[in-house]
Amino acid sequence: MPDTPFAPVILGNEPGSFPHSVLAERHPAIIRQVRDAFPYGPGQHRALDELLESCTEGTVEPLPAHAPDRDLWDAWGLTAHVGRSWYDVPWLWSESWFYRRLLDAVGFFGPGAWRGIDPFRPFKHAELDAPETDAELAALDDLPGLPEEERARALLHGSLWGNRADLGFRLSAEGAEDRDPARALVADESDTLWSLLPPTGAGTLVLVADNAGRELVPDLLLLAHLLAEGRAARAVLHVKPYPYYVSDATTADVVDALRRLRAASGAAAEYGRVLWSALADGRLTVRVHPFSCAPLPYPDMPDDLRAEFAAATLTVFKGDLNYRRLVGDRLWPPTTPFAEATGYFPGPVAALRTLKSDVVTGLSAATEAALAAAEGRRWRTSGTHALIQVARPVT
Ligand SMILES: O=P(O)(O)OC[C@H]1O[C@](O)(CO)[C@@H](O)[C@@H]1O
Repeated sequence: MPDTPFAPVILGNEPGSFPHSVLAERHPAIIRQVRDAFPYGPGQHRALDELLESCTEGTVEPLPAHAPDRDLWDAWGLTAHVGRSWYDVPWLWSESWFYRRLLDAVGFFGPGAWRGIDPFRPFKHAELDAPETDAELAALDDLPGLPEEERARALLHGSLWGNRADLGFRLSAEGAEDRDPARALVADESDTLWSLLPPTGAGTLVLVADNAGRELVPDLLLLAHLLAEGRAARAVLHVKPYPYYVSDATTADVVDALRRLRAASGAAAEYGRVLWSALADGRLTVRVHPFSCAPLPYPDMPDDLRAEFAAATLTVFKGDLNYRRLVGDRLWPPTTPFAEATGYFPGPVAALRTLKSDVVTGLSAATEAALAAAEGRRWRTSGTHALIQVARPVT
């Protein structure tokens, strides 16, 4: 990471700012939604009440002594943050902490009957079962007649714009889904991306996934294409070890998405078969790593993960949160080169992301000026703009 006095770490303590609204409004809304969606018992309701109070007015508290990941969280900064307001610690940290505490409140990590029950499962299922998903799968039937480059481009864009399908985002950005998005790419380095994945590819593509459902399905379709067309010999799909940021994909969500594809007809089912057999013969692997739910940026990643990324032909980070973690959750001047912000990364890296937070790098001065003139700051958080950025380590 370069020295960054000009790029302060984002906190949530400025009323009126986007991060503040997430802590003050979105988190309470998520607690309400989860509470309404499950027939929880009194203990869970009490714990949710306590969480609501803690996250809006309280301070960060230690994890109970028996928590299996207490050491991990201490290493991730918990000890240093205990006693501080949720608003005054790095926003990235507070958000992760919220999901960790929410899972505690509903008994996800406990020994009881609710252990392992994903509190976001009904929302994820509703999305996977939605008619929009049917329409997106049916549209795949138009692809087989097209040249490979066009199919590849369509699937890349499907995966990119699939990142708009973020349930946490929709819970509070009422109507965001209905607005006609400008659909503008503020940076498009897809030529470099394709140059790293030639049709003779013998390497491994790592995709660090973001949301389940209508984002994960197109991510899987892209992987199926890259494997079937020989642009990657192997692929590794990183998903979250536990439910996170409402809609982030876990292994269970991968299974649901694959079953959805397999149960579809036409081209969708064929993609499902490609993926199913790639999993069976080991060309496609699903990975969960604890650091995927860490409240820290990727420069702090552990050595085993660094080695894995270093060995990949290309690592693709999906979505807004992963972007924040990849470049650092800081108010970068938007013209800071993406390659500079990711200079620590041990291999070629790409970001596919719709813009849903203030963090951005790699824009030209002209692009930034045009966006600011047209939209003020809204373009940074509205989810109506996207980017494809790529960086390679300097050899
Ligand atoms: O699903 P994505 O694209 O990672 O987006 C999740 C997003 O939710 C927010 O954290 C707010 O909760 C965004 O700012 C953010 O990064």
